[in-house]
Amino acid sequence: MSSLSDPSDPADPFASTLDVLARILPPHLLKPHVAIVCGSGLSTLVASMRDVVEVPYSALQGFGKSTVAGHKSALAFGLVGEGAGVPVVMQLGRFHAFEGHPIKSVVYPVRLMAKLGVRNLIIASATGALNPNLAVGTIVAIHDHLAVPNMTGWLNPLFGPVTSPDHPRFVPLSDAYSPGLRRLAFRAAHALGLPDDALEEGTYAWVSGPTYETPAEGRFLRAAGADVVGMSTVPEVVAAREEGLEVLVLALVTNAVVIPEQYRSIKDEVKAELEGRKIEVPPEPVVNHEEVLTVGRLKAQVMKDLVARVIETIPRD
Ligand SMILES: O=P(O)(O)O[C@@H]1C[C@H](O)[C@@H](CO)O1
Ligand SMILES: Nc1nc2[nH]cnc2c(=O)[nH]1
Repeated sequence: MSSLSDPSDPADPFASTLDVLARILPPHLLKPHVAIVCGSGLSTLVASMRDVVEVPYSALQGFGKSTVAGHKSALAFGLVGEGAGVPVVMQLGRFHAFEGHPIKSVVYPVRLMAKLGVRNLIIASATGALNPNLAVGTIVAIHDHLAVPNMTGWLNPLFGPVTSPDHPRFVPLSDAYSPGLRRLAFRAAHALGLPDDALEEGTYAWVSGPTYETPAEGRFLRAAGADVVGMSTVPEVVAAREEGLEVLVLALVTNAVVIPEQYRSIKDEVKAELEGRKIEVPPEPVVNHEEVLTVGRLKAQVMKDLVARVIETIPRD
């Protein structure tokens, strides 16, 4: 690890964290092959690992505290699969810009994972469906994203000086979502005998949150080509691509974004009331974070199985 970073160099933001990990972790867990970022309600993915060592964020410089319900604040190192197993690191609890974390801190864990030697990153996120064909509980293998200026303030984590002489100034994103890893995901779904509609493909729209979408925003994002919407993922993908990692995003649909075909007309309702008529108004569904966490819990097993299978089938060189 000393070849990657120098703990005595105050200008190296990874040095002390790498040093702490080198002291805590047994050698067989120190160089993970795959990293997983666990989104809302998805920290239970840790159960797919054995020999687990959890390191709380409080022990690691560069890490804040996850403040969102359903997110823990620890890195978990362990092995996935039979035999010697595949060494994996899981981020149990991510950082979102809406929590007040600077965008550079949001992507710090992904950069640290790259410094640890990780080459493949799997991101599991909770999302709302914009595409009416995506039922709650569907997992979407993301193939593209939209980061909409003014909805996020476009908090690009790559703003500022290039983070390493080895990194490009201009990072292409047309190939951000690894076709090879997506292929493994669909093969894994088949091998596990999941129904055909359990895993679909789609485009992720990133919004800053913490507000959920207004109907007009939902309509706008859908018209722009997005299938699901969430408050995370894209900054991590952008930083991971700058670091040269292969990325797979599995977005769990935890709720439908309500995009009514027409607005309820209060004007018509009042007119009807005044005329002694009654208009039936169906209750308007409102999304909440509890619902998001519940679906995460319900789908924990299938997410775990899918992620474990993908990890086991990623080629190792
Ligand atoms: O961290 P992810 O993107 O999985 O969780 C989403 C974003 C918000 O934290 C939360 C909203 O319900 O879910
Ligand atoms: N922006 C956004 N993020 C989510 N995360 C889970 N569900 C949703 C949603 O409906 N909208």
